Amino acid sequence: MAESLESLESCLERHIPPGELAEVKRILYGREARKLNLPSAAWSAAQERDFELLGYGFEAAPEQLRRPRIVRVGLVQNKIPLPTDTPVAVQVAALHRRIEEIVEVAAMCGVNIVCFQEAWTMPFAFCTREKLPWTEFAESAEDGPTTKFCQELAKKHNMVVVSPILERDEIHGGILWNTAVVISNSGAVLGKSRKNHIPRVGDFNESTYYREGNTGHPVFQTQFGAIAVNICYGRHHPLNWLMFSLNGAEIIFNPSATIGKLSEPLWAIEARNAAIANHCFTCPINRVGTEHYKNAFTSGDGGKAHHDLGHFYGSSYVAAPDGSRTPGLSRTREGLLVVEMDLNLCRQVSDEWNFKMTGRYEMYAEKLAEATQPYFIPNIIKE
Ligand SMILES: NC(=O)NCCC(=O)O
Repeated sequence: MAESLESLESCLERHIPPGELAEVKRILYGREARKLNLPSAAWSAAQERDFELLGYGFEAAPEQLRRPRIVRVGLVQNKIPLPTDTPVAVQVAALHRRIEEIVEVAAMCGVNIVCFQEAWTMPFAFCTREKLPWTEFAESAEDGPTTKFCQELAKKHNMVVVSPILERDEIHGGILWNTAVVISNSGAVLGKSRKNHIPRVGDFNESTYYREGNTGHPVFQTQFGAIAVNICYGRHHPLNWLMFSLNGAEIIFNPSATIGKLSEPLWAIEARNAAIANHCFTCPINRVGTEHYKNAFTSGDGGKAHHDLGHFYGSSYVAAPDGSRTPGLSRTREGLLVVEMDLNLCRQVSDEWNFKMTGRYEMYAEKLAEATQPYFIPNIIKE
């Protein structure tokens, strides 16, 4: 079933009686996102280039004092185009070419901010625990070849580019980080955000390569809105989302790499819950396909050594602050999801539900400060 089910949505459309489908979707997905009218040239280019293209829009109510703040985001999910034992430079070049042709279509669709998947310039090879050749994919966040490539894309298409890469930090002994580089639509590198939470689950052996990030929870003020990047495993940490939100993020991207048997039932919940809890838009992105490695590796669970990590199930989507969400991209195909959003919706939902006002942050802060001390005593009341 892992790779044969195209998407949950296509399955629902096939099997739910037409009379009940709209109500089922409302209960599952909230207010229906409007389908975007994308240019026909974009549809045909996506078809020719063999990737799925979906477009949706979220509206906000008209206000008297603020104009609508409309922004279009593009979420890109892709496979690795070449086998993992192809020379490193050839793999990177092929990924650059593939992303370039998808971003061209994003530009045709009027996308203002595009975000790629986690560690997009490489196979997600951390499962192997091998150093070479995988560490050779690491690049400088400030002026590595991928950042330069993204700067060109940003300038050419007047688009903010969020580029999650494996970073080599030359000024600190050449160590590695899992980093999202944020490039302004002017082409300037606005800054970077490092992955705060490193998984210790299944074959996600990332702590062999890099440590928990040290950049905190930066928010990048772009021409199109205030954005932040919560990389993959940070998705499971509600406080990580909260910190980006406290810093003012209106859109939080969540570039990821995760597999069906581990996290698929969590996928639709976590980022969507974060959008609700923090009155912002969230954009989880996952790669697609199964990546094979020459040398077998074990999972440390007594099971047989194997050559792949499992099926990356794609399913990238956008969740809105009112709890509604778009359908997901395919579980098996590459794709571009274009979503138009009015950022005024963040404050409108905040004014209605008041989570920022009703949250007892000083109480949590006090208790958290206590709970992280070595001699903390939990407050348990017993008979
Ligand atoms: N890339 C990454 O952190 N994956 C961990 C698995 C998950 O968070 O679903």
